[in-house]
Amino acid sequence: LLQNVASVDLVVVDINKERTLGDILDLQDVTPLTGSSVVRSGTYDDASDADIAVITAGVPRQPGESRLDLFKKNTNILKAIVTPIVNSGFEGCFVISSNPVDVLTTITQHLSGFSKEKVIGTGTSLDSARLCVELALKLNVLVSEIKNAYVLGEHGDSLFATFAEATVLGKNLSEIAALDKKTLLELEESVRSRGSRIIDLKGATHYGVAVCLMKICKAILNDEEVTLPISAPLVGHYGQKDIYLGTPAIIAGGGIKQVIEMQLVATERQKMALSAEKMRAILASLE
Ligand SMILES: NC(=O)C1=CN([C@@H]2O[C@H](COP(=O)(O)OP(=O)(O)OC[C@H]3O[C@@H](n4cnc5c(N)ncnc54)[C@H](O)[C@@H]3O)[C@@H](O)[C@H]2O)C=CC1
Ligand SMILES: CC(=O)C(=O)O
Repeated sequence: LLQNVASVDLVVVDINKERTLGDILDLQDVTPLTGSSVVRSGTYDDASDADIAVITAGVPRQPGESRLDLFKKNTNILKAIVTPIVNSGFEGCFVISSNPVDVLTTITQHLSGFSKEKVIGTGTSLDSARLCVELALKLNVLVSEIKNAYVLGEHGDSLFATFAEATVLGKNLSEIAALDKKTLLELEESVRSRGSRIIDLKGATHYGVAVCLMKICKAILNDEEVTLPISAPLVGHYGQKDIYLGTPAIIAGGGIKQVIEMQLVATERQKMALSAEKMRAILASLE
């Protein structure tokens, strides 16, 4: 964000005070090189006049711990963050990347009572970027030549890719012989496992999600009206409601300006329904 928005007032809040101080010193070093931003430590009260509250806090899964235990822990962390931010008088947008991101985005909207447009999850933005990388590597083209390749549904195991509107060098993917059905399924599987592969190799994923968060925040701060794949509120889209899931949406100054429902074939709609069922089951288990 410091690199892409010339002047931001960035307040870092974390329960780990030493790490916060380290992050602030490290981030302050960026500011003279990129604009006139200010980076400082603060409290949730600083959200009172903020445009955006970005939530990235969370704990990773411990050995022997179930996913459900992790959901519960991260939900408790979320409560400890969202409630004081709302109490500060904050009227901006929440942007969430903590996992499981679709569930935590849904819970943030419930906890905050904010309108759905003002609560956004990173959703399948990272997975969609990963799909473009996988396609570009497979076809040996520049990644910038891949357009409209989207991953939808859960940011997690039930994600799925949709290729109907995807193009490479201006050609629809269905016209490219190298991309038969089996290959496309392999690419989708590669996207699905990419986060775990990175975590196995270096412990966590950093850069991709950071840029996804930057793009969402920049679109809000600059009122850009840009289409991004995010975790968006489904209110009848794909036949689903009361849940956030990955789909493209137009992001502007007030948050989500429009959720875009892509044309899906029956099997893809079923996959979206499966993601939604999974999210609902997790939400129900937390009650
Ligand atoms: N949606 C996505 O595409 C991605 C999501 N993630 C998720 O982001 C979350 C964080 O991951 P990392 O940054 O790698 O972990 P990390 O351990 O490096 O950072 C998490 C931070 O949260 C802080 N924290 C914990 N409890 C807190 C509380 N109650 N209040 C304030 N701060 C608190 C910790 O002190 C720590 O500094 C995880 O849930 C991870 O799965 C990570 C990468 C991609
Ligand atoms: C950690 C995570 O959610 C990812 O990199 O996909």
